[in-house]
Amino acid sequence: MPDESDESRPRRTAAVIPAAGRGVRLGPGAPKALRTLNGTPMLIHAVRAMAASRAVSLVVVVAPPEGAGEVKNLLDAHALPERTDYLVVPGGDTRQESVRAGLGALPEGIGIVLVHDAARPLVPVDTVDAVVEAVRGGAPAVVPALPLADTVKEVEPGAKGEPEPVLATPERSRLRAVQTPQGFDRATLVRAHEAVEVSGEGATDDAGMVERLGAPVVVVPGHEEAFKVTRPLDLVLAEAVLARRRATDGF
Ligand SMILES: Nc1ccn([C@@H]2O[C@H](COP(=O)(O)OP(=O)(O)OP(=O)(O)O)[C@@H](O)[C@H]2O)c(=O)n1
Ligand SMILES: C[C@](O)(CO)[C@H](O)COP(=O)(O)O
Repeated sequence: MPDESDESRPRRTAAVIPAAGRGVRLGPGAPKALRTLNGTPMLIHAVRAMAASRAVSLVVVVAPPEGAGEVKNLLDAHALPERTDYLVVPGGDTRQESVRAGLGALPEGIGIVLVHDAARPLVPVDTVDAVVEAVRGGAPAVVPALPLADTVKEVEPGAKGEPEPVLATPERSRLRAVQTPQGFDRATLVRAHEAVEVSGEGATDDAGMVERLGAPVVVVPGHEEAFKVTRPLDLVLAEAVLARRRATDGF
């Protein structure tokens, strides 16, 4: 029996996968996480990407509320690593609410939580492992991110289609485009979600909530293939990445 009070023991890691979004920017069709890439639902790719890490012992999928049964069936129907446990819970109206639902389902004994978008189905396992390692190393919040290729302008948002005045050009070398999985000390992430629930503020990622607590957040290198499938062109890129993997790795 492992000694639960032994602080030198690696803390168990769970991955929460918010998958309850509609995918409005992708266009009409099934909920985004259930759309297929190379014939397999995007969600299954994302679950496999998390379960590929030997650090991850539990995957919690946050399903569209009306689709939790379908998601359970999908998990049963696809070959997934047996050393990992899987749970499905219904999601909420926002990503933030869906992640909170996933956190609420975590059992005792989980000390590290990864939050990973179902919409980033192709993240390589090395990126997942790098995030876990940084949390195990003592960082309460870790985000994978990439430097930007484009110059970014801050604007005064205007009416759709109207020219928008530029307010500033942030220095690009200090900017990073943030991906998932983001990794957290469980207690810190739970506190961050409780704080935004009370304040009513929204946040587009989980690390942003931890920043508001004043806790440190660090960046580790992300990966180009961890891009988010958001718009139709992203589906074309995802299929191309999978075709290249099939040609070079045989899967
Ligand atoms: N109520 C919501 C909204 C989003 N998500 C999840 O959060 C991740 C990132 O969200 P995004 O890519 O923006 O997905 P959607 O909200 O589905 O996209 P859109 O804004 O185009 O509708 C996705 O895996 C999505 O399923 C979720 O679990 N619950
Ligand atoms: C969490 C995230 O993927 C980090 O880039 C992103 O913020 C999600 O934003 P979205 O508006 O829900 O796509």
